[in-house]
Amino acid sequence: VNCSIIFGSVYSSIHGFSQEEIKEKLLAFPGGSIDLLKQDSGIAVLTINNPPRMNAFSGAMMVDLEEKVTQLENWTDGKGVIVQGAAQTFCSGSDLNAVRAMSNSQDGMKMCMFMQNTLTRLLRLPLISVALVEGNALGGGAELTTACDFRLMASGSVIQFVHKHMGLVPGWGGAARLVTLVGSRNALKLLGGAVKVDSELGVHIGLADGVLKVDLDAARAETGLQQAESWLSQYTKGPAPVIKAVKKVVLSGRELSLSDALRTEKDIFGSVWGGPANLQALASKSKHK
Ligand SMILES: CCCC(=O)SCCNC(=O)CCNC(=O)[C@H](O)C(C)(C)COP(=O)(O)OP(=O)(O)OC[C@H]1O[C@@H](n2cnc3c(N)ncnc32)[C@H](O)[C@@H]1OP(=O)(O)O
Repeated sequence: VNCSIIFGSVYSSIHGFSQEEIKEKLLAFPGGSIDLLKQDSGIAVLTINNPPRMNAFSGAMMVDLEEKVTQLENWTDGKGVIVQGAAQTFCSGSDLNAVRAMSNSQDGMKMCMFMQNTLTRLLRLPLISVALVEGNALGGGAELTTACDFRLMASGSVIQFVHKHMGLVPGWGGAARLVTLVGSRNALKLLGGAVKVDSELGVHIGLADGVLKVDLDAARAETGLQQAESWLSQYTKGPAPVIKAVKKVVLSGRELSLSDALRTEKDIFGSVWGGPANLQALASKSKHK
């Protein structure tokens, strides 16, 4: 399978980009963590964890995210991943303290290139990904939601591209991904108006794929994470190689020209044809009633 097309980063040394150089600069801004829990179900939970700053991304967290994405790329038994924020909120974007200290445009662009590489690799994981949005997803936090295959929003949650209010535009790849998700007219409205997207509007424009239920009976209530896990498990039932193949054919269809996508699809098909799941299904003469 031609993995280089569907797994690669955007920037490398041929673009004059040094991942190691920017990593060193980012590590000067500590605080928070990105926590990864890989579960036997094949669904991992990735938690953006910096509650004192509403889960804003410190530089160290940007580096941590890149390391966790590498671990997910290498997770043979994985099928899905849920991206959530700690303490009932999603993520308030980049840490404004780091933004102030790195305010020259060269450093800003290098930080963007680093985050674009990581978020592109997150979206290209051979896993089905869901952003679980509780509370606020602001600025870079809104951009992060677009680096997942799906978004589930709790009622009361907000996705807001606040960049315009900060004198900015998205730089972590959020604008490009938003256009593919909601179309250029809706994207222009969301960015130009810094619109607060609640769960209702999110579903209406196709940014959100579902709204999480709030059960007022606390004893019976499922947490947002439990609801997201059961929603995702509809799509991750079955053996990991087959689920990974499903994600890869969709990814190649999304990213490649038709001819390249067709060739890649043929290669991915070849990786499951005659495989254990295929042979077992043939042997059991399964009917699809
Ligand atoms: C290419 C990437 C571009 C970007 O991401 S630019 C950053 C965009 N994000 C923002 O501008 C978010 C600014 N923050 C806010 O609007 C509000 O803090 C927010 C998230 C709505 C929460 O409001 P409240 O519930 O009233 O809470 P609060 O304001 O008292 O915040 C609690 C503590 O969190 C801190 N915080 C929130 N967002 C932060 C951020 N992005 N960077 C650094 N610190 C941040 C905030 O300063 C406050 O800290 P402290 O308690 O005053 O020490």
